[in-house]
Amino acid sequence: MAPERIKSLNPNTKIIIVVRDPVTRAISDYTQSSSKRKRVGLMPSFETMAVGDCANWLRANCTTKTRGVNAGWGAIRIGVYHKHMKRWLDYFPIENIHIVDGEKLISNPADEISATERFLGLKPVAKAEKFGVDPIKKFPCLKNDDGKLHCLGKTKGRHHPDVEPAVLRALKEFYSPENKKFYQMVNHWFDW
Ligand SMILES: Nc1ncnc2c1ncn2[C@@H]1O[C@H](COP(=O)(O)OS(=O)(=O)O)[C@@H](OP(=O)(O)O)[C@H]1O
Repeated sequence: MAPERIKSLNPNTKIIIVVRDPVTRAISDYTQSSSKRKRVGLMPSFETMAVGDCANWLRANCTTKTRGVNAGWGAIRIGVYHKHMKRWLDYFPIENIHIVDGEKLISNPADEISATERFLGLKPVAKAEKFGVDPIKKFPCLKNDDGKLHCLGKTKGRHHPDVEPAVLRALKEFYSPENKKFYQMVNHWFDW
């Protein structure tokens, strides 16, 4: 198991975890898998995967629903953060773990990176003026000394499919108790 093995390498390891609203995370995950899947065949809609019949090749993971959701589908399962977090907290104290808010990493990268620098005890170099915004994707970019933008690759900040509001609501309800467990575990409240 990764936490146990990392602890045996160095018990003082500092761990950085990036989280975002698990509903958005699931849609991002789906966007990534369906972009790969296009090469081998059509991917069912996000709605079918999340709350419907799932996909033939994944049906084993979607045989039972939890609160109406295919909680066994990887894109959903990974967003149940407290289950993953517990495995790390079994081996590392919370002081060794830094949580990065993935949404703020997009909207305010300088602040999120500054907080990470403090956690790592690094010389502070991240400043708001060193970041710009990709004019098309509205995703953060680094500003070179000559003012040119160095933006993230084409798989970052991709367009996500529109998802039926009823499915978004079902997912929000599904994650609500799971998110609360995570907030309590890390003593940090997010607005998801
Ligand atoms: N540096 C930085 N800042 C803000 N957000 C970032 C960053 N790197 C990755 N991401 C977003 O994380 C989502 C998953 O990206 P990954 O690189 O892990 O995976 S992948 O490329 O989709 O396989 C994916 O989210 P979406 O673009 O919203 O789908 C990435 O854009």
